[in-house]
Amino acid sequence: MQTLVDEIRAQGIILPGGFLKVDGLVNHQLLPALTREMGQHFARHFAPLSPSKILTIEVSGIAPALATAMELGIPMVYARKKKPLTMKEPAYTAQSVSRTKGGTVDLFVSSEFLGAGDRVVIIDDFLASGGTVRSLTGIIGQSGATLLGLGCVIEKEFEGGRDKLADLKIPIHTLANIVRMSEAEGIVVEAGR
Ligand SMILES: O=P(O)(O)OC[C@H]1O[C@H](OP(=O)(O)OP(=O)(O)O)[C@H](O)[C@@H]1O
Ligand SMILES: O=c1[nH]c(=O)c2nc[nH]c2[nH]1
Repeated sequence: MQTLVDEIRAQGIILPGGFLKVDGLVNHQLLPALTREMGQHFARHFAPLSPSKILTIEVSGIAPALATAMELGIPMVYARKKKPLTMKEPAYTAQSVSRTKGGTVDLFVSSEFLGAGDRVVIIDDFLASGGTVRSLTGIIGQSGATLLGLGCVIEKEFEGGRDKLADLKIPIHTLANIVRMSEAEGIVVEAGR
């Protein structure tokens, strides 16, 4: 997605520890036209699989996931990182490591909104090590739903998440790919795959 690649080139900042700051378009401020285009790309890609539900994780996955769900006209469910008292039992749960905040978090999805009949596409903002997606597959497994595919806005190829998730045997689609980044070379970014 060329507009996303251009924005990453314009706004992306390399942080220590191999982190890319894109707070101006994905993780703090959101750009409506760009977010809508992300949803259109994912919807075009995954519509042939006839998903019944989009699944994501709070907080930064919500915007692209909702944009995709709006294009497809299907519900979007986000895993919560704290169980609210309104959440009906039983809830599906898994542990995940927060990459940007550190530490382990528990994820919760209510059995009210994910079940055996569901055909799920996961949408998230970053695909890095693949750990978060792996946690979401645990939740999908508990629900009995079927995982059809994965879409992530930005892939960090150098963290190897795509290869680590190969056993899932699902299509993985990303909109921009960070091949590598360093102070010397800057952000080497290309269209997703
Ligand atoms: O492939 P991984 O190595 O798991 O990294 C990707 C995950 O890391 C971030 O989550 P984080 O909890 O740090 O941030 P957020 O609260 O902004 O969603 C991002 O939103 C992805 O969910
Ligand atoms: O803002 C972010 N920048 C990153 O490099 C990253 N990797 C995983 N999750 C991330 N979030």
